[in-house]
Amino acid sequence: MADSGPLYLGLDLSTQQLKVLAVKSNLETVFEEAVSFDDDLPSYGVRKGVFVNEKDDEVFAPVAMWIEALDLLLQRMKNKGFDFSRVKGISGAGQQHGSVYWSEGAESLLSSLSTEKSLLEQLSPKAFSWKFSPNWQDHSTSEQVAAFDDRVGGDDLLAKATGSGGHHRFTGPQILRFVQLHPEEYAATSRISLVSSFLASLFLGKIAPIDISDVCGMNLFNIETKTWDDRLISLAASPSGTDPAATKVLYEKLGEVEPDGGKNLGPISSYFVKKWGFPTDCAIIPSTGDNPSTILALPLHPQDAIVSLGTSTTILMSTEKYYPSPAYHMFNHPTQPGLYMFMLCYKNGGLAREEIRDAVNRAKGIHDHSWAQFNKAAIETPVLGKTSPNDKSKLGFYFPLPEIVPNVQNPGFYRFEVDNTSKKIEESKGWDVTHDARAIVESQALSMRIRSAPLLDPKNPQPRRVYLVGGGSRNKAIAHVLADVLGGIEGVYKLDVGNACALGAAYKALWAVERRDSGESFEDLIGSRWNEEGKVEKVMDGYKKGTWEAYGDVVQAYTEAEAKVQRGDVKGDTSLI
Ligand SMILES: Nc1ncnc2c1ncn2[C@@H]1O[C@H](COP(=O)(O)OP(=O)(O)O)[C@@H](O)[C@H]1O
Ligand SMILES: O=C(CO)[C@@H](O)[C@H](O)COP(=O)(O)O
Repeated sequence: MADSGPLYLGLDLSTQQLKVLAVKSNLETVFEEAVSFDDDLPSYGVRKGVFVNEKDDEVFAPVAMWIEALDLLLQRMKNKGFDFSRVKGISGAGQQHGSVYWSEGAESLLSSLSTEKSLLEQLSPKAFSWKFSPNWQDHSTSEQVAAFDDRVGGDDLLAKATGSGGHHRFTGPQILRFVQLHPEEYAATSRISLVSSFLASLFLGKIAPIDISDVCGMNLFNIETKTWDDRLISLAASPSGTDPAATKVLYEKLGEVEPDGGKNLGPISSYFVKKWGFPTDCAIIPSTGDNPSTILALPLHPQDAIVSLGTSTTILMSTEKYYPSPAYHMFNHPTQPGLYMFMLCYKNGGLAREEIRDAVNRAKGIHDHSWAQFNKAAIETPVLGKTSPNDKSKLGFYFPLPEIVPNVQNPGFYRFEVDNTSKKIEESKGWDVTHDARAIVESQALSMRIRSAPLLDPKNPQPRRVYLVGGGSRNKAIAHVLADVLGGIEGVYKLDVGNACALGAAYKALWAVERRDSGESFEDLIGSRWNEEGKVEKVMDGYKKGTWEAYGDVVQAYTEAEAKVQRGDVKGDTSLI
């Protein structure tokens, strides 16, 4: 008998692609499809999903491209025979922090779409007051970030209130810059969505509320009081920060935040029913950020960490402790009130590793983008590049782009050596580029280890398990070095679930529709159906006696070297060779 049970869709609108994945009630993934912005929609001319205006440190993406990607994705699903009539719930994951500016006519356009035409033809450009969305790699808001930190008395107090210190990519500073640079377009804006709530709005046929977890990526929502922070909303609304009328307008543009991550926001818009054959009772569930969605791809235990090796590199943990600091981010958990998500996000993640990969290849006379030489170098280089116990330790910092963690404005490559006994650091006179393959992963992992330490049990200062996800998770050499630095009581695992953010979104839709009552938690429902066989592969032992401790020995030196880079005391190299 043909399969006829319900299906749940999870979409991921990330930097470079729009992906979809469908799961059954038993959590089995039965369908996956994707649209790549660069390859499938070349007419927009984006590179790696974005436009870059180097002069003003701006990075942004065209909203029309995302809408066309959804048209194309649904067409591809239909071409492959996907049965839309079985879909009972849809949720999504969006790249975080990006904002979409809807025009006055947007809601009426969304609610009266004709099946004769595509979404793109009907929504773009009319539904938007601004045709671009600032991207998380944007670095243009230094002035606004300073104003946000000052507004509440410093970045530590901003972190206490909103879960993060002021950050260039966070939506509040981005909105303030938009108000300053584009006052007419801002005045013509009826509503502001995050990328996640923009995606939900398309399916819902009206503007969807902002999600309780993704809202924490704005520097506008007070996690302690669980409401918009009036001091910050009034700042984002007008440069003076003291205009009550402007503040009221911004509240209206932002709308309410939906506290329940599993809320049924309403049925899918009739456009999708008539055009693609979705059932009329298909529920639209709040979409969240791609990172909060990733922690929903499995029932995550306390002390577990997920390392996402995508375009950006992130480390994520679920925690009961609200322990904010400007050194990292805390978000509300996407499904469980009272839990939080800890996150570090590195802009120079995958892209920086690719630069080193290409430099190592060039040094070997290889002119392609294969990983073999990088991997060989990462594995064969000893811990901290020390060939003998008395050798100096090698520490590198690789920021081809301005970095978020630590906040470094000037791109560059920085190499240091640490004396074994005195622990004194000095700038290196240079080393063979093959050392950089191991050094970049060591450096990224040391940063994660140092900054996640306050979240871990002081008696067990290693994660229980480290789960790897994202494009780089297929790379065993990277897993090897991460395992050496981070340890992991049970080891390092690859989460082999296709796209983890899309999967987390699909599980969220499933939980929202099938939870017995609003009391059944996500962890209970997904945990009771979860079978890790075929989904989780152990790729490395974690803790290696002696190795983990060797990295502990350079923590102080690493912290000092990083501070030198951040303060601009040292001048980085512009190239690796
Ligand atoms: N074999 C590999 N080794 C290391 N990194 C890889 C490998 N394959 C892909 N990647 C990395 O994965 C990144 C894309 O990850 P992905 O999770 O698909 O993207 P996104 O973050 O846009 O969702 C690329 O930037 C690339 O650096
Ligand atoms: O800025 C952040 C998190 O704060 C990024 O993680 C974005 O959310 C986009 O990630 P990818 O598209 O690379 O997955």
